[in-house]
Amino acid sequence: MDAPLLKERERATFNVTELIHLLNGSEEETKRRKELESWLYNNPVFRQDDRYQISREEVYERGLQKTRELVNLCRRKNIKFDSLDFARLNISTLEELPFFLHVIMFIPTIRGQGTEEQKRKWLPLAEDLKILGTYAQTELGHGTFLRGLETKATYDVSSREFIVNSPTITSMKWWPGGLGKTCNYAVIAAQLYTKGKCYGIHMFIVQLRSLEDHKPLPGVTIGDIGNKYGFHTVDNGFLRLDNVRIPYENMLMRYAKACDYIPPVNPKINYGTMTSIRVDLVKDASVILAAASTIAIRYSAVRHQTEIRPGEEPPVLDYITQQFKLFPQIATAIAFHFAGDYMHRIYDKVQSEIFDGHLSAITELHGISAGLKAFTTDTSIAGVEICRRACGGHGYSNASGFQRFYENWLGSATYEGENTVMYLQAARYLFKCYDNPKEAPETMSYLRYPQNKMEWNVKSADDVSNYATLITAFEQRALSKISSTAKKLKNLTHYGMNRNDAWNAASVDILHSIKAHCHYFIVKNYMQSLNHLKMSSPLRQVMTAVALLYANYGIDEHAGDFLESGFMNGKQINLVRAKILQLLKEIRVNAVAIVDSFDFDDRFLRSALGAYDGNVYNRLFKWAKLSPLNKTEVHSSYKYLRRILQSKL
Ligand SMILES: CCCCC/C=C\C/C=C\C/C=C\C=C\C(=O)SCCNC(=O)CCNC(=O)[C@H](O)C(C)(C)COP(=O)(O)OP(=O)(O)OC[C@H]1O[C@@H](n2cnc3c(N)ncnc32)[C@H](O)[C@@H]1OP(=O)(O)O
Ligand SMILES: Cc1cc2nc3c(=O)[nH]c(=O)nc-3n(C[C@H](O)[C@H](O)[C@H](O)COP(=O)(O)OP(=O)(O)OC[C@H]3O[C@@H](n4cnc5c(N)ncnc54)[C@H](O)[C@@H]3O)c2cc1C
Repeated sequence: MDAPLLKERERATFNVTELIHLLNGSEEETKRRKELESWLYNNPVFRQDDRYQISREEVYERGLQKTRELVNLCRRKNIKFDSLDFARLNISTLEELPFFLHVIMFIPTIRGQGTEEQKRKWLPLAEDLKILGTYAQTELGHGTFLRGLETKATYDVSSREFIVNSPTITSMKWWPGGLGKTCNYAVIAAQLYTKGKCYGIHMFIVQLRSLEDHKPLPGVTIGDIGNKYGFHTVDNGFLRLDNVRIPYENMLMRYAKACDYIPPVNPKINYGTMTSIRVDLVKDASVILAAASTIAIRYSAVRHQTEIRPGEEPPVLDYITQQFKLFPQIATAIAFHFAGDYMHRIYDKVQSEIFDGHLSAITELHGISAGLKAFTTDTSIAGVEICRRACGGHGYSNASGFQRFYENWLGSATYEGENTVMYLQAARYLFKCYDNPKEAPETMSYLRYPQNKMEWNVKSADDVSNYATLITAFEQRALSKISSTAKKLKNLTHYGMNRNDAWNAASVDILHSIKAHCHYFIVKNYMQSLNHLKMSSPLRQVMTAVALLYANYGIDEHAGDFLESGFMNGKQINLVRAKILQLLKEIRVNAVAIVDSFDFDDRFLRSALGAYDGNVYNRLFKWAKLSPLNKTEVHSSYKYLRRILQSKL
């Protein structure tokens, strides 16, 4: 164990194990998680040490080998794909496996939108992996605008079949995970046509490849879309269908019927699978940022560089600027942990209502999940980059561990709903509630009360240590943004602009409003979650400091908003900044212990910089020696080098 990390751990003022159990939910949950991880990490198939020395094809093949191992493990341990245990195993691999979409979207779409009869037929096949499916919605020409999708499913009454067709090149399905080479089925989003009329997007189960030899079926043109930023293990694919016929029974008809068309009670119920993933992504944002913070904090405690006082080369974690970069990332990871818990609670509640036939809450769920998905993924992507940059040159090495998860996570600003679009969808719901405050859900209850101008009676740094005053500050900031934007929208329509054009004209202000609302929700949920949790006073002291840092840092980061709202003045902003410096100092002694409480196994982080023992330099050198270029002392390409050296300029 590197001496600096040992010393850091000895200085901690709270019990790390207590925080590990608190973040896991309980001691039993911690034990179960570690047991599941051990099953994976002790299996050499899940190795990744040579991850950046193998080709895309080898990466994909490894992905299938891991999938086989994971599936065999689940079968041996009787772990179901829709269980929390599987979700834990899946995130522990920290990379998307080729059959990933089968589990997170293909099966859930059938489960959520299939009739009882269709579920009886398809779910056993899918859960036993007799068939492997993906969720094929996005097309070359459209990903966001679902009503603009071009794939057609035309009902042929005479044969009781649907004819599924890609009429144009832009209608080719493009991006679905596992589509290129892995899956032999897909749930296809297509415009339903029956008796010459279009009834909008519905979901259809289509077989793509033979179950005997995996060859594409007649009318199916299919393949991998090529290399991407990340998701290298996943064969995101393209698919063109040339009048492929499927049985009538292959349209998922829990909520709509094709023959003598019966529409769903709420057409957006077809969008339900996307909502479920957006909900998961809020918690994933916490995991990713916690992992990045762990690497950066441990490395910053070990890395000694330059001098504060002559002759003393301190750990870079002693630099206030380094603390100002990294401690807010720890705080944000914990804030998003509690936001993820909230999202899952709301989702489970709405799901049970939907299964009882009450669809009214799906609009609220969409409004909340779309906003938090956008806010937490945007923030965590930026936070990972702050952590990486805080590690200097070695942060730029693949040995740092950052790239492996960052390259997948970058996509979270786009997949499952491009973030700007998601913000605007959430804003659509927010402004509806602003106009009808009585219909506002609990998360927007502050819209119900008259907007009275408030002054922040903060006179000293201690006043910015109060959860209630901080929550009020974020509430007033959001209200100020929302009410001024609502006024702008009203003026635009008052002077003759139609609602849609007015919405577009005001969309930058709308974006600021929904972001301010999401930020307010995260702060309020974070502080209320801590208030409801039982913990020892030493731990509460640490958790309070971290939560106060999250809120005060947020005020400093968006000081203009708080000043513009009239709720705060320049002097109070300076009090907030003084509070931040005081909190950085208070958190410094526990920084390593807090990231230890995220409890990441070294084999999850796979980082020479973030390993638990802090033995950074030996790991970096060991990793470098793995480089293929070092297989020989003189590389075989020397012949070219020699000519360069011998050539005359
Ligand atoms: C730790 C490591 C983790 C690594 C990563 C982990 C996981 C990775 C996960 C995913 C990656 C892998 C796969 C990715 C898969 C995909 O990306 S699948 C495709 C995703 N695509 C989208 O999200 C498309 C986005 N577009 C839309 O959802 C719709 O087009 C949009 C909502 C933007 C507009 O729909 P439209 O039909 O045009 O509606 P309108 O704008 O006319 O009206 C909106 C009304 O509809 C309500 N509504 C919209 N969506 C929903 C919904 N999902 N649920 C309920 N209600 C919805 C909305 O509230 C409006 O209602 P009102 O009319 O206002 O009452
Ligand atoms: C790694 C990865 C995996 C994926 N896996 C799948 C999958 O398994 N299945 C699947 O079906 N899809 C998948 N997708 C596709 C993904 O869902 C879409 O890319 C995503 O929905 C965004 O749609 P788009 O690409 O059409 O972006 P666009 O909507 O074309 O975005 C381009 C720009 O237009 C802006 N824009 C678009 N509409 C509006 C609007 N109304 N108002 C303001 N601005 C707007 C956006 O903000 C953005 O800046 C995946 C994508 C990635 C990156």
